[in-house]
Amino acid sequence: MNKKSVRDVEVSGKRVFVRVDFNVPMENGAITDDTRIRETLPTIKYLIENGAKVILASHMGRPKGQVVEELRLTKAAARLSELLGKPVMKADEVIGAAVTAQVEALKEGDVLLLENVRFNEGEENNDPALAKAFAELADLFVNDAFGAAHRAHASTEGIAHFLPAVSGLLMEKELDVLGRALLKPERPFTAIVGGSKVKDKIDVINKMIEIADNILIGGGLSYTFFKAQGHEIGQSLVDNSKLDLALEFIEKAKKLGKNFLIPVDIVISDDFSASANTQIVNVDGIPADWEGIDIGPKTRELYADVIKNSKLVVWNGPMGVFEIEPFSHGTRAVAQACAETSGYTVIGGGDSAAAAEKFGLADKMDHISTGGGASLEFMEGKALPGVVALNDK
Ligand SMILES: Nc1ncnc2c1ncn2[C@@H]1O[C@H](COP(=O)(O)OP(=O)(O)O)[C@@H](O)[C@H]1O
Ligand SMILES: O=C(OP(=O)(O)O)[C@H](O)COP(=O)(O)O
Repeated sequence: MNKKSVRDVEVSGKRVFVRVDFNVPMENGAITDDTRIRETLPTIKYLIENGAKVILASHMGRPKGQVVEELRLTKAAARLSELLGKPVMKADEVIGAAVTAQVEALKEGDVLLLENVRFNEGEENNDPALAKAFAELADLFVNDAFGAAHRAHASTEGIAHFLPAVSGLLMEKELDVLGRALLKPERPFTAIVGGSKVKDKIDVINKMIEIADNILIGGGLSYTFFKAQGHEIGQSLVDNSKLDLALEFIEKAKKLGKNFLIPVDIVISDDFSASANTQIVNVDGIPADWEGIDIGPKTRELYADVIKNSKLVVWNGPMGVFEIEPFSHGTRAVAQACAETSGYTVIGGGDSAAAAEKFGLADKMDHISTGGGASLEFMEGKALPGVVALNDK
């Protein structure tokens, strides 16, 4: 990476403002997955061990400039404290006199977490006044929030204009792994794109047709391709504004000699529930009042074969509604093939990572990215503002 990292600068005795992404899933006030907190431990421990005064900042959810009690970072501070085995102080405000006093009281090796930065409307507006106020708390800015690197906000981008700015160790690892995978991919390189957000995935499919050898389409995206080819798709998910584009992609892949696969059979259901009636049909067999919910057994086998014969696999988006057991087999088969392949496997996207975790296969993957939107934008080849703003080596 051509950006400086925290290892390239002196941190001892310095006040270091570290942007992390502690936007963790919560249910009934409890953290349900602390991966994003655990992944920042190398940077935080490095700073503690090297005598820095650590000021952490993160967003949670989308409070839109208002204080939302359920989105306070109190639970995240407590979890971090457990993981570090030392106290983590917590500010109840984003910025202001009380925060400044808490920062002034920090000793070397102390850790303070600021309140949810999105409680201040200057955060998402990238208000230079807020960025400057953050910068005045510190001597150095470290960005370890890969998950928010595609956002140009006051604590991810703005602050870098007022302080020396370097990447944290998680940021460095994400950019290194994703960059190596995509810039000089080992071949055969297989990209698997599924999930439900057709609009969000269109650019990544386009890019993958250019750089991958095999492109496997699954999940809710499939039906836009089926409809474009003239099939009845019943009640299945579709983006009617992308039908022409879907045909263009199939054509483009053919022209470039790429193996572009859409499902050959699917699981359909008459309801969006575990007790629904299901059938396995070919792509031309969806009745008008049923919907496609998972890839079928022939597709599972076909996709698993391609994955097992790949040197690099990049997977974004589940193959079906894996949250409901009867519709989880396609996603499970893909996760299992990723676990078994000797190729290097990279998973981006919150739901695919959650699926791998659910099937107990997460530790068999080579890299699970902490960024969903960020890893997609990176894969599309877009510049990430939170990275661009960092100092060059
Ligand atoms: N055939 C389908 N119909 C409707 N929803 C689907 C289908 N296949 C997958 N999904 C849903 O897609 C969601 C994940 O999509 P997405 O957010 O695009 O993935 P990711 O978070 O991995 O990027 C899951 O909640 C899953 O239930
Ligand atoms: O969870 C996040 O995004 P992701 O679900 O795309 O990984 C990041 O914390 C960014 O959050 P945002 O999409 O509200 O800016």
